[in-house]
Amino acid sequence: MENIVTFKNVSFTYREAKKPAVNNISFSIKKGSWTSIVGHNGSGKSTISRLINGLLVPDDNPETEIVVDGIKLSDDTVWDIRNNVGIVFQNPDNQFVGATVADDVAFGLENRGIQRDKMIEIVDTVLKEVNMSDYKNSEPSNLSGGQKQRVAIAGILAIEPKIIILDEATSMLDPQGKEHIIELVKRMKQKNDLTVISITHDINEAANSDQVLVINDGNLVTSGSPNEVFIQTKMINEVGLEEPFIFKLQEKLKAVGIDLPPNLDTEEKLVDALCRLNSKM
Ligand SMILES: Nc1ncnc2c1ncn2[C@@H]1O[C@H](COP(=O)(O)OP(=O)(O)OP(=O)(O)O)[C@@H](O)[C@H]1O
Repeated sequence: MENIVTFKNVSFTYREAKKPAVNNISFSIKKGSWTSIVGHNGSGKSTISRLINGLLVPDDNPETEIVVDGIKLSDDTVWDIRNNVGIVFQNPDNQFVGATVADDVAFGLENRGIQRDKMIEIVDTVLKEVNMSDYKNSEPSNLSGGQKQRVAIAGILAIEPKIIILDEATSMLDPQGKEHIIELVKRMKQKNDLTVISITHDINEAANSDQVLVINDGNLVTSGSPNEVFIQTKMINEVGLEEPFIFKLQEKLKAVGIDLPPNLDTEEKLVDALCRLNSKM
């Protein structure tokens, strides 16, 4: 599978900061995959997301390269890159501009000069996709947190980006609201061939993605599949994170002599392996 995001030797230092918030990191993200960026508060995750969509420009260095969907970041291409990357932020209240849900979803389309008839068609389609058609004429401020995030996602789907970044987008939601958003994004990922990047403190959510990038103090500590990353329990704890529940449970079972097969990286696989073990006893 081809890469849709490539970072080579990327650093970023905020003005007047004593050290870089992102320190010489390199990684790549495959087209159509789900990547989680995890790390403690202030480790540089949001800065990376803003570098991916060109909101921030990396420190000057001839070795640095950012390529998004085949476009190399430069002054001339930054808008092309921004058009390909949609971000859903943590606080849904800060991202509404329209008086009604429909106006809000239409905003990005208006900016792109889409004709009115086409715009109405797209707004109807994306609101249906996120299951918010019934709220088309509601005021966004009257919606629940989860509904607000679904409208924010509809606004992004409307402009058909190649990449969607969820920057702590589920952190203010209750477990059910969180699950609904994750299920929605998974569905959208498959249907629209989207690449998903989620910045999250929820390590159990990260365990479901295809790739995990662990960031600590602006450095990329490790990357790989959840299995490859979360098996490194010492490192995960050293950077102030906890391994996901399914990995912690496997570690504890191993410690008491219960041997399970490798690569049990989902709840379903773990439950299945435990049932098999139980039937052998
Ligand atoms: N606008 C800014 N100006 C100066 N420093 C900033 C700015 N935004 C972030 N920083 C600093 O850059 C570092 C990385 O911040 P960043 O927001 O990328 O971390 P994060 O991992 O997303 O944190 P969190 O999980 O708390 O959202 C932190 O030390 C932060 O204080």
